[in-house]
Amino acid sequence: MKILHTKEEVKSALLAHRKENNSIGLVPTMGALHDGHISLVKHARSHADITITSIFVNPIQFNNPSDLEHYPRTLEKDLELLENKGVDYVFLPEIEEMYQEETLLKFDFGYLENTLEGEFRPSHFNGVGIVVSKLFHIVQPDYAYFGQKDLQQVAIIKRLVKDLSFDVKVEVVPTIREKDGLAMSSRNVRLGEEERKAALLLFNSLNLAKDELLKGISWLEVKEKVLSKFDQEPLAKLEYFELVETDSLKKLNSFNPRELDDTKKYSVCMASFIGEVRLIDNLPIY
Ligand SMILES: Nc1ncnc2c1ncn2[C@@H]1O[C@H](COP(=O)(O)OP(=O)(O)OP(=O)(O)O)[C@@H](O)[C@H]1O
Ligand SMILES: CC(C)(CO)[C@@H](O)C(=O)[O-]
Ligand code: BAL
Repeated sequence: MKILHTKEEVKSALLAHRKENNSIGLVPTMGALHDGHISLVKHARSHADITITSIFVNPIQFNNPSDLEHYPRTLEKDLELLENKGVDYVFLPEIEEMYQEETLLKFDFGYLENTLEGEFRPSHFNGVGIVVSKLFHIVQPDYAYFGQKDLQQVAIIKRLVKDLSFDVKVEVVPTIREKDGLAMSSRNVRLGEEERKAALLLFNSLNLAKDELLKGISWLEVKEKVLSKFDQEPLAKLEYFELVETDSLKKLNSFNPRELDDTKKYSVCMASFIGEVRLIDNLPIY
């Protein structure tokens, strides 16, 4: 496994592979790797000839300076893990490599970004859009792998690829969970013992919603039940709990399991603080 620090190094390392018509799979990450990231790496390794993982904590996608300051960083362990999993290259740029000066670019993803996460993390998806575009330009991957856990990010990146005609196929990988159902996330290491228990409320709420919606119980009734469970958990502060059409992210007020449209998928998605740690999760309903 080779570590690359600059875009010139990436270009020259990948040139030989391109000449041999090897396909290139990119796994963008912010490090502090866990089995969710490794699942993306495994998908990349099974589809693409060459796998490159980027590790870059992108400052411009953090709307909260304390979140950026406390974002877990475990570089040595990450590199060992990636080496063991057969990754070919790691792109590890410094901030100055990605942002020679403050970028003047502003992405506006319209209705895709003004909802859900966008309501609580202003300018977050602008930062994601800019850094992912830069990574696509630098690496020019044939495939790029993203987790379903970041459902809105997936919708935005698919649209970015269309709108800017990137020649890359976006592959979406299912959410990997801990044994008890908590979605794996780099930020989970920041949870204390009691918070870790309280964090299960996210997955339990999504499961409850899925079960009850499929039984025909109304969305409003389901949502009320979940909101009241959150009210009873002092460690949790729910930001949103919404039923959406998965690709368009359109919020729905009702769901009828007897009148489903086969061309559409539906998900329940949510964000909640547990103590100081903000977690997101979602579950496909149908
Ligand atoms: N549990 C998971 N299962 C599958 N993919 C995941 C999981 N967690 C993160 N990913 C994906 O890994 C990629 C890198 O994510 P990132 O480095 O932000 O990790 P993270 O665990 O989501 O961190 P955090 O949520 O704390 O920001 C993203 O495409 C993300 O969707
Ligand atoms: C895609 C990404 C690596 C861009 O910084 C980040 O948003 C993430 O880890 O999901
Ligand atoms: N996985 C999304 C990256 C972020 O929370 O900033």
